[in-house]
Amino acid sequence: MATVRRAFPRRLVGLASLRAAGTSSMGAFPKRVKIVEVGPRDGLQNEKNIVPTPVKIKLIDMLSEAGLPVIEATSFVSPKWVPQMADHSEVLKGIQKFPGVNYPVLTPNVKGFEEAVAAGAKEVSIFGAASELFTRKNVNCSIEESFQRFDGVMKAAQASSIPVRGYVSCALGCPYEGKVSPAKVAEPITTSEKQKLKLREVTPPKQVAKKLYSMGCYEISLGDTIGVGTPGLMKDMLTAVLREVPVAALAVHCHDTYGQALANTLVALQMGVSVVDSSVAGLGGCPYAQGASGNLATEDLVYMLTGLGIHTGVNLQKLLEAGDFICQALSRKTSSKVAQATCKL
Ligand SMILES: CC(C)(COP(=O)([O-])OP(=O)([O-])OC[C@H]1O[C@@H](n2cnc3c(N)ncnc32)[C@H](O)[C@@H]1OP(=O)([O-])[O-])[C@@H](O)C(=O)NCCC(=O)NCCSC(=O)C[C@@](C)(O)CC(=O)[O-]
Repeated sequence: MATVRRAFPRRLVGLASLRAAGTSSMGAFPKRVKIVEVGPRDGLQNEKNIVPTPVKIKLIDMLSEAGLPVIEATSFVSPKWVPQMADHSEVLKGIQKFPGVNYPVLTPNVKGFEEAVAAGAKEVSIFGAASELFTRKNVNCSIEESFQRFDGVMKAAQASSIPVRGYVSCALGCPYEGKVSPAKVAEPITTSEKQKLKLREVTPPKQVAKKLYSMGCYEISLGDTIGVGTPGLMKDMLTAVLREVPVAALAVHCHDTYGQALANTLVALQMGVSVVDSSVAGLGGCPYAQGASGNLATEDLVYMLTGLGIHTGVNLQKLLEAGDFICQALSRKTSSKVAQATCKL
């Protein structure tokens, strides 16, 4: 049965006007936040049933229509590893390119980069991790080898003037190594840790987040891949990373497994971060992080930011419609609380 959605209640959008009274003691928030919508990639990559290409294209077009400034469209990874993203070129070629909207794609290596550029990519992302074991499961190599691959991507991107974004997965916890210390996100794995883990490869010479930044990534997205972080952990991790990377170059990417994604994001905003990754309808999960649930729902993020008087440029009503569309296509209930609250049964 089709979801019936009433117009988004104006009294709720109007909460933004209470900002001055309601947030005066909450610290300084950024005036605007750039939302990086990762639903079409992170949201769909873990779906068991292959989502038809036209559905992916329509979803991205609806998200563009909703005013999202950045929409991660797909990933140029191995179709043997992630079959759901095998139609990457068709998706990238098929979407309407809205003026002013960026459509970055994931590229783990030069092969992926070249295919992405051939399909029209104007921005790419490389994805590293603070966890050695996760890196091996995710991209089949050590952290150090992953950086050698990134180096190739970076050189090719720089030669073509293509901006590169960097991810640090497992910033607050790892499905294989468990707790990740705040320092490890910013610093390399130590020799004793390596010995404990019986790892053969040499530790990357520089710190993970700093290294991506110093290689030339214009933005570093810190991922709570399995959604185990809490606001205190987020604060500690960001404090460590901020010693290495300027706040203007940081983004946060929270999964909501333990219901902490919005709270963790709020802490990041209070610490000056103004770029947030999220996924429409709260879709998401990494194929190499079993048990992790979806990302922070974009609808919930937009609702919170609106309430704080923070500009996003996103039309919540249109975003809700995009969420309805993809949930119906997947025969899935939305994970967005805002979508649930505004849905007429
Ligand atoms: C990275 C590889 C490709 C290495 O995979 P590999 O097997 O180690 O690669 P290889 O270089 O040894 O090549 C083996 C075969 O793969 C092919 N190949 C090699 N590269 C490509 C490519 N780019 N596209 C297509 N094919 C490729 C290559 O041509 C060859 O083909 P064959 O000769 O056997 O027919 C593989 O491990 C892979 O695709 N992994 C998928 C990783 C992934 O997509 N993970 C999910 C995204 S990360 C994430 O979700 C976290 C994030 C970003 O959201 C943030 C967060 O939440 O924390």
